[in-house]
Amino acid sequence: MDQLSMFGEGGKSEGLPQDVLAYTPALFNAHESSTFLGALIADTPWEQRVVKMYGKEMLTPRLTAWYGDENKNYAYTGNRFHPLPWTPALLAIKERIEPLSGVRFNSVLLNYYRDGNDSVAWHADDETELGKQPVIASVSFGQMRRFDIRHKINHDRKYSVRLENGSLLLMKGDLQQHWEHRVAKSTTPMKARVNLTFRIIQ
Ligand SMILES: O=C(O)CCC(=O)C(=O)O
Ligand SMILES: [Fe+2]
Repeated sequence: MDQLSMFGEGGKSEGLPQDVLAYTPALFNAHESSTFLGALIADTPWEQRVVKMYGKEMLTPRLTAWYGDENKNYAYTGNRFHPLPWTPALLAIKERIEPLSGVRFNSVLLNYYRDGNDSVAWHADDETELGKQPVIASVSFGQMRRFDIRHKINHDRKYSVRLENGSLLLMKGDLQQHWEHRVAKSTTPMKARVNLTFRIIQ
């Protein structure tokens, strides 16, 4: 499904209305995006976390880092994150997206997809500390990757958005309650991508 038909005009798109997703391509220009990509890859203390999935311990198939206000801890797939302090680069990105998001974020999860083998499995960001209808702002730098969305109960209701270099995807409303999302592995070669999901921890 292509980018535009998904956000079909006049509310035509069935299932995934504009009140749960808003996509802004090229919020950051090509120069800014490659500068942020390089700096974030180089300057972030990336970790590969161990998660428990179906009772088995596995390494997450990507690298992550957690930043935010000091008092905001976050539990995620059996891990407790103590956030690193905000950096000037992260604050600059946060200031650019807050006017479009209509909220103030207090934390950000960074994901580093080194190549097509890195991924994030189907999930919803529906942890209680994110609140009932969380606003999550997802910023992408580097390699364009496909972001798939499916209905939690009816898996045939499925959409994809291409998250391009420098883009912003706002997730809000009932999205986390009724839908889940992933970034699948790719068999075609993929270059590096860094994704930042800004969140509000209650
Ligand atoms: O990399 C992405 O676009 C999605 C990341 C994501 O879903 C998450 O961090 O919860
Ligand atoms: Fe997510």
